[in-house]
Amino acid sequence: MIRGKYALTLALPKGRNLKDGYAALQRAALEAWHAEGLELPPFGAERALIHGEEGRVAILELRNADVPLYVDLGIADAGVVGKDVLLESGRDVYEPVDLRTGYCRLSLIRHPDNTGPIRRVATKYPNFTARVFRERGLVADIIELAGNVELAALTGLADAIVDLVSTGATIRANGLVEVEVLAHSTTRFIVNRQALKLKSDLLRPLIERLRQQSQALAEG
Ligand SMILES: Nc1ncnc2c1ncn2[C@@H]1O[C@H](COP(=O)(O)OP(=O)(O)OP(=O)(O)O)[C@@H](O)[C@H]1O
Ligand SMILES: O=P(O)(O)OC[C@H]1O[C@H](OP(=O)(O)OP(=O)(O)O)[C@H](O)[C@@H]1O
Repeated sequence: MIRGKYALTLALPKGRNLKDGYAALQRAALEAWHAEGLELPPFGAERALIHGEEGRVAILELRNADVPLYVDLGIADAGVVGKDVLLESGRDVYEPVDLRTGYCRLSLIRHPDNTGPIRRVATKYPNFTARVFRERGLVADIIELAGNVELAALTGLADAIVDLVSTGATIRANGLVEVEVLAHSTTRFIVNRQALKLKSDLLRPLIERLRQQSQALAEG
């Protein structure tokens, strides 16, 4: 059990948001925690899922979808995750910094032959999709898939899908049409609301540095 073992516990997703997320945190931590003599723990390809030494900063390596939960329940004090995942999770966490990396969008996508009403929609984002449809007064069956969601539109499993688009290469390659952008997503730094108060000496300066870095990115 790790409760109370570390000065600060951070939740990081493995996969495509890891590299930029780790780099942003590492740079910010270097300045923010200089006086405390703390830094981000190094981590490589080893199989351990908790990185860091007792009394110092720890990183928990999580699947993307689990990051908001770990932060909301306070197992991690803060974390890095895509806005798309946050929207799906519905978790109430403090979201102080847009890191401006990992851009993608959640879009409604259809096969060009499908022009009628949407009766069935497939997605990896069922909560988000249900919310959007409800807000618009639309009624549709929502089917949750684990991946390769475009196949549902190609095979007729569903007459629309809600999925991530980044470059648009995948939908183009499959002859699909991005009908509407429903939400934009970038990587966010999220914080447990109680930890923000209890560990403000470490979290406030970190947030401040992350904001400065993000601003610098925005200015090009
Ligand atoms: N083109 C893209 N396709 C998928 N995700 C993208 C894309 N561009 C940015 N992202 C971001 O990366 C995240 C997905 O990362 P990744 O593909 O590593 O995880 P995953 O395989 O979906 O989930 P898990 O963590 O369970 O392995 C998304 O939640 C989103 O925030
Ligand atoms: O617009 P693009 O730049 O082509 O990116 C979008 C595609 O990338 C992601 O899939 P990924 O390869 O991560 O596989 P997944 O379906 O398992 O998430 C996403 O689900 C889209 O299929």
